[in-house]
Amino acid sequence: MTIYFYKVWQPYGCFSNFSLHGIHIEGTYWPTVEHYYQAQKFVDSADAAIIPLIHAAPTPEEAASLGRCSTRQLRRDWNLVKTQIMREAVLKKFLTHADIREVLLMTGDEILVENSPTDSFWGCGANKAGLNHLGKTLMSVREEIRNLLSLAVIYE
Ligand SMILES: Nc1nc(O)c(N)c(N[C@@H]2O[C@H](COP(=O)(O)O)[C@@H](O)[C@H]2O)n1
Repeated sequence: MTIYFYKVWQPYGCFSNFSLHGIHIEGTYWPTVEHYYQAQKFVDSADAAIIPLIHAAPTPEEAASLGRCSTRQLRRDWNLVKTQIMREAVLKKFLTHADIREVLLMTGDEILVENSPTDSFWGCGANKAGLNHLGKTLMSVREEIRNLLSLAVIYE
């Protein structure tokens, strides 16, 4: 059975990057994965001054809106690094928060799909045929956490 998720108030909403699960990365606390992800778009770019504003955005929706402003200049390597940046943040989220880690592990080997009608890169898009990179990231993180847990049992 494929598990679809999207908005935080819907089933499996904790898989959304907008869920209120903070992460510490390189000494900085970010209120959501979305805040971190949107800010990373501008690292070392001419518009890096937007980063503290994204960091301080009161909601992930506002962080996304700041990061999606089409007149700002993204870092040059963004398309090359964005999936790795997302994976690092999503892994940190599920290593940090035990309650949602259990939800992720309980999905077993089910396919996870971000059911975004507007995003066919991170989600499946309106026609359900999109790349689903967020779902793939979550499945890869799920596998990594399983491996980490099995190693912990071996070395206990
Ligand atoms: N608009 C919107 N609302 C939500 O609740 C979402 N979960 C998403 N998807 C997330 O948007 C991010 C991609 O943003 P960019 O298009 O690269 O600016 C990514 O975190 C998706 O999972 N969108």
